[in-house]
Amino acid sequence: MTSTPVIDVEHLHLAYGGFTAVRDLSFQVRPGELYALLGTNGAGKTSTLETVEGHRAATSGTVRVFGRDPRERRAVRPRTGIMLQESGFAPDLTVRESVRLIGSLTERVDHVDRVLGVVDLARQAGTRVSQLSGGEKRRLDFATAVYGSPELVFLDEPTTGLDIRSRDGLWEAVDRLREDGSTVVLTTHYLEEAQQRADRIGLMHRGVLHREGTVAELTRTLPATIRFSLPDSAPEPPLRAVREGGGSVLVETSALQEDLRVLLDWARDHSVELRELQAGPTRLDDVFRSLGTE
Ligand SMILES: Nc1ncnc2c1ncn2[C@@H]1O[C@H](COP(=O)(O)OP(=O)(O)OP(=O)(O)O)[C@@H](O)[C@H]1O
Repeated sequence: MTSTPVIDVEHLHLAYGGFTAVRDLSFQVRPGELYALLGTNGAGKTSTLETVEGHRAATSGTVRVFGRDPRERRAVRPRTGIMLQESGFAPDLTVRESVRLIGSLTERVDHVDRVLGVVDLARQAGTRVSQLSGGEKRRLDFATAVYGSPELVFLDEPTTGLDIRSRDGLWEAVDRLREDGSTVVLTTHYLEEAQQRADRIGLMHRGVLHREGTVAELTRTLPATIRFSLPDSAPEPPLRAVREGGGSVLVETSALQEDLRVLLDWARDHSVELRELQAGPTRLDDVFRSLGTE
């Protein structure tokens, strides 16, 4: 049985004057999923999310969130938390006042101290927003998005500018939200985060959804890779090896294990050291680089 999607976008078109930013975009996000909408710069992710969040009207097509038009604010907004790319906090308010104010607008119930604890900002509760560091402001953005554990959370490039500890803390908080059943929509340019976290990924390029699926589904469309570097004096390697410059060599293969064995046998027979040897399935980066080239 398929459950009713939390987000249902059908044939969405978005135009700015004569420029079409999003073209015939359809995707669904299911309850409890972490869906990552990724894409090249200017692909139309933010425009799409703004429409799904109810901030922008579709030029044509339909968008439903919890089965409703997202511009029906009173029906949809209390059930969603939104972390935008840029925050709009009043600089003179303290951290505690900001969370309390935005929390009260959501109509959800929570404790400000709990939320500040989640994002490790308890110590800055009395600090004015204007005095926060960039990373602290980002965590405050996240705090207001997760206030009252909403059923649906939008995270627009949530970890940009965060150090590794803050990133880990943010993802732990996302994991806890998901354990409680929240659905999460993520955009990020950190592909490894999407690769690790997303249940499904949509890849956009120039306004069009080019591919969609789990990481395994997306990466199995491209060959696996073997990378290593060789000294200039080494003989020509076997397989269809491409020298990429600086001594580094790339082999693309659909028979990873077999070709790796051939390569290792060749290296042993010729007493060649394969420096920085790496072998593995295609990474999301490679799928991303292939966007628009097919
Ligand atoms: N208000 C606007 N008026 C005209 N064009 C716009 C407007 N907003 C966005 N665009 C254009 O629409 C396209 C999609 O922009 P959008 O911000 O949705 O992309 P994005 O995928 O979020 O990009 P990035 O990853 O760079 O943030 C871009 O070419 C952008 O220049």
